[in-house]
Amino acid sequence: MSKLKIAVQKSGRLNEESMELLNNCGISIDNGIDQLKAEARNFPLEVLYLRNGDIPQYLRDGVVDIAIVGENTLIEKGSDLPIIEKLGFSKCKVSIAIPKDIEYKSIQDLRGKKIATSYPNTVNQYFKSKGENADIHVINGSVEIAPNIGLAEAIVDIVSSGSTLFKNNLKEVEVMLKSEAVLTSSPNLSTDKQVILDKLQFRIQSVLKARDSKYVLLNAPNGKVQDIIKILPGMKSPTVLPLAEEGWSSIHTVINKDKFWDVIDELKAKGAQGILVCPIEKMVL
Ligand SMILES: Nc1ncnc2c1ncn2[C@@H]1O[C@H](COP(=O)(O)OP(=O)(O)OP(=O)(O)O)[C@@H](O)[C@H]1O
Ligand SMILES: O=P(O)(O)OC[C@H]1O[C@H](OP(=O)(O)OP(=O)(O)O)[C@H](O)[C@@H]1O
Ligand SMILES: [Mg+2]
Repeated sequence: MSKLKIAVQKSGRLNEESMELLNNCGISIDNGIDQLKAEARNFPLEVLYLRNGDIPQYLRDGVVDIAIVGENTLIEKGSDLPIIEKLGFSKCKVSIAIPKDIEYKSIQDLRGKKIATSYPNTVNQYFKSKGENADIHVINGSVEIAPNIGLAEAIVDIVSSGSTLFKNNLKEVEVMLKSEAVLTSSPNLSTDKQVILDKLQFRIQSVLKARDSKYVLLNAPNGKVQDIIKILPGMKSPTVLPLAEEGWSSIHTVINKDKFWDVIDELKAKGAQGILVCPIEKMVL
């Protein structure tokens, strides 16, 4: 039986959460230290540990079938490759930054200015879309140092917390794109491999849905149950069970984790008590 080959970043920002996602999908991988290739024990999957920046070319060449990469890397080097699933981790921006004390009104202020970046294609495309040309100086790391050593007047790089910009006396002036880790694939997958990918994607979706949801249990007087259900619609319909104490019910439901704090005061006002919020491991709709 054929195996699906997945590329995962060898080390860096994406590695840990990519491996954790596969683990949460119930896939066990024996990974010895410094091993570049590993087989899953209980799923037809082979993991290749590669440099993030090299992955788009490996996908095109058919050396690997699918991969977890930063969306920003796909935009820069693999715009021909599909995004199969957004994975919700390694969220960041790719932004233009300039020295803190330089005034900035619009992208036209960068005319004739040198821009240091590791993302030349993305920068060119962005400037073109604004009717401008960019004078790009490509460097592969420590981009934020460039203005301080006289190498460039602006930079384009990844921004997350903003602390690297701050430490280098830079300010973000334009967000070119927002990125997160994504699952992508080679353009030509055999039918056998597509079947395995469908199974893996189903598991990933179950993990991601569960990650975004919470299981909520609460108690309420029977007279308040209908009001509370209106606030907590749940997956299909909430479960309502009688409590041992007469006149009271227990309501069980699933809600989006970001919505919970918005409705908690409303629930309490409607008479909800003993509210429990629990994590969900997997969710199949
Ligand atoms: N500070 C950050 N916060 C959140 N996500 C980030 C951050 N820095 C990078 N990323 C995301 O993680 C990806 C990998 O970044 P990382 O710095 O680990 O590797 P790299 O140097 O781009 O790649 P390579 O594996 O080729 O050396 C980036 O493409 C981006 O999507
Ligand atoms: O806004 P922040 O939270 O400071 O994050 C942004 C920094 O993170 C990344 O670098 P990383 O730490 O991955 O080091 P690298 O340059 O060696 O890839 C990126 O290249 C930025 O420099
Ligand atoms: Mg980095």
